Amino acid sequence: MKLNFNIQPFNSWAKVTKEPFLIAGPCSAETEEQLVATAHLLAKTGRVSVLRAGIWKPRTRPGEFEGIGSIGLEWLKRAKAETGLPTAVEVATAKHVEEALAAGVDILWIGARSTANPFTVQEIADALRGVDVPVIVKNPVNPDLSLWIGALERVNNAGITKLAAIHRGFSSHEKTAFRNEPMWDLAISLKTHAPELPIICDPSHICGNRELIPYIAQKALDLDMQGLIIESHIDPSVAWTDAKQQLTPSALDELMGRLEIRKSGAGTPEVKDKLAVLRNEIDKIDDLVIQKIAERMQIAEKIGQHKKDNGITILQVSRWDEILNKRISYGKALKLSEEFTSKLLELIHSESIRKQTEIMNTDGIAGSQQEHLTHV
Ligand SMILES: O=C(O)C(=O)C[C@]1(C(=O)O)C=C[C@@H](O)C=C1
Repeated sequence: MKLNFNIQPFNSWAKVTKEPFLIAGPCSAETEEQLVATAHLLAKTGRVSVLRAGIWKPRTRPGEFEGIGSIGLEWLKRAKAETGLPTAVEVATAKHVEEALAAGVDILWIGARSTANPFTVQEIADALRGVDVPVIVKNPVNPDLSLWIGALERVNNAGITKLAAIHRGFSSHEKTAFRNEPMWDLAISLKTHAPELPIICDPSHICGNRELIPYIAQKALDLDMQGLIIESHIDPSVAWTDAKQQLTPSALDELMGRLEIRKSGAGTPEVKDKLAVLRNEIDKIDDLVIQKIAERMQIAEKIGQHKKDNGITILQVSRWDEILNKRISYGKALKLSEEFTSKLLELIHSESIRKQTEIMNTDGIAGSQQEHLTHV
């Protein structure tokens, strides 16, 4: 499914100071001194295209620091005037949009908690009608691609054509090294559905701690994302919010200097020829893989008919277990990870069961429901 966003090319509105496009600044604007001093140090690196700062902070529990509020917009104005850096803030209500625009903020972003709520997104989109400002939409907290796309569509339908997405990872009940699971597949899926929509990665919120940021930032660039948004504070040890994940401007400078920038279509004719030869090999192998899977399905259908004729159940747990174990160890011997082999086989097994269910239930009690089931 291709999505048709009506958008302007990223390069036409994102004034990129230096590749990769970088939005940086403190998680929260705390004091005028903190914000302005951080902005100066960031500007000095020559790597930052946009200065960010949280003005209104959505907090999980009441009583925590909920952002400095409107006064922070004045500090941002001063930081912009002194450094020349355009500014970006998060907006979560129509009032935030009004105030940010009145203060001359250059880019607005919609946070993950807001994206998860279509009413909130619609309220923000309505407030943006008739305004020419770039808007970046973070993924929702929950791993729901449709919700992310829906929020982008609401903003785009309101007439915002300078549009981008931010990949900031997804909440998960499992405890892992990350604050928010990257679940790259969702960002890749968004890119596949809407190749022209720029995606900016937010390593700070994915990682939750600064040690992992280089790894995530590099991976985002290697996945052809258009830029990064990274939190930077003049002294993270005393930051009022997200102290563990902020970098000093000089640490950010050093990180950006270490990142490898690769291009999706770069290279000399020889480089491109070699890529074409290897891709040709992949094409041939993919065709064979599909052919073999189709052959396997035909055999599964024969087994299905045999089971039907002899009153045997479709699911055969011990046989399935045997297949899984044997193939996983075979896969391991061929350097395929257990996770990959089991995911692939589970997909094949569920299709095989679906085909056998079709054969089994052409008549009988479930027969009348068959058509409905295959269409859900
Ligand atoms: O061996 C069978 O009984 C099959 O129907 C084949 C198959 C498979 O696709 O591998 C399908 C369903 C069973 O649960 C086990 C295995």
